[in-house]
Amino acid sequence: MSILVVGVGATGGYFGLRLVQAGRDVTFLVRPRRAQVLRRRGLRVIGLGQDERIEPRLVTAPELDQTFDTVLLAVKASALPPALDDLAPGVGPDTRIVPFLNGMAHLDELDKRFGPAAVLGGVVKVLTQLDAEGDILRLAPLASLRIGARTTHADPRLDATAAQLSGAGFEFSVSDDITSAMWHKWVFIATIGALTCLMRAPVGDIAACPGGADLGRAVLDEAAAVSAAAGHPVPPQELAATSALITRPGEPFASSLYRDLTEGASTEAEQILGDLSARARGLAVATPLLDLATLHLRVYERRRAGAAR
Ligand SMILES: NC(=O)C1=CN([C@@H]2O[C@H](COP(=O)(O)OP(=O)(O)OC[C@H]3O[C@@H](n4cnc5c(N)ncnc54)[C@H](OP(=O)(O)O)[C@@H]3O)[C@@H](O)[C@H]2O)C=CC1
Ligand SMILES: CC(C)(CO)C(=O)C(=O)O
Repeated sequence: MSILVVGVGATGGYFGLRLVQAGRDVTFLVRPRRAQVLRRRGLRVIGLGQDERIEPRLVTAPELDQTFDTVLLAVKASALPPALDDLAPGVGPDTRIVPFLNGMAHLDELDKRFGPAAVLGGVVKVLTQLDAEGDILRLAPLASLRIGARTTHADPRLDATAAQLSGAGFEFSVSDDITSAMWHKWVFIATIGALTCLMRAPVGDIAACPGGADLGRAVLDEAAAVSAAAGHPVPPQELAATSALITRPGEPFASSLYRDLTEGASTEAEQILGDLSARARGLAVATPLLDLATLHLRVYERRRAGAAR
């Protein structure tokens, strides 16, 4: 059983390394510049007192000449269209694709390209980022992957995919309602993303200021209302856990959206915030704070594009 990891960045590199360490048959699809770094340094995961290194089996798009049982798709949203072209030769009739991307918009693109039966749902929770050397820096112990079939009928390949991904040194589970699980993660990431990007601080600094906790709860209420209106109400205990996190003074948690923003990088604002705001309008749910956060990041992206010209 073979696995292709597409995108050896913060998430693909982390889960890919764990799968290799667990003895799985893993190949990494990379672009030439990333290949150079990985050949020179190996695939390294550092942080939390650990330094792990493997020699990954690399392939670039022109060399991809076999199909795989499972494809882990771990690129940012902006890189998705060319990545789909690059990975297409690796997808056969029995391949299952597990996307790591946040939000839901990528599913339409994947379905159009490979058909819904090939595309599983995926929810990734991990706190990692690429450092200046190209190594993967772990920021917290959290590391989980949840997958599931998005169709109502049973997927005969799901068990095989699950067997490949389980028992590999990270939390793994199969959901019987992965679409809801993806929505619930979306509520979480949009709340944290909107809050931290608007306030330009991790959640604990916001919560420590008068009015900060109220703002956090108000953003969460908006995001949860959209999910509920879309038919995926967030379970009360999950809402309570998110609410506790975002109102805890000193809590260092922030999202990849915030990290990208503060580093001056391109963000996934449209997929994480813009799309949620747009769906809210379609569902007649008022989301003034999410709309403001979307606008804030659009202005940032516009100025970033201007600076790049
Ligand atoms: N980081 C995190 O903590 C979390 C991130 N996520 C989500 O996971 C997704 C991936 O994020 P993350 O791993 O952080 O992103 P990174 O930017 O760290 O990694 C993405 C990698 O994809 C590579 N890539 C882009 N296009 C291609 C291509 N055509 N072929 C091969 N490789 C390609 C890039 O390589 P290069 O450009 O160098 O060629 C880069 O190394 C995002 O949607 C994010 O929201 C989800 C949970 C947590
Ligand atoms: C919130 C978090 C860390 C959960 O994995 C995430 O998905 C992100 O930062 O993109």
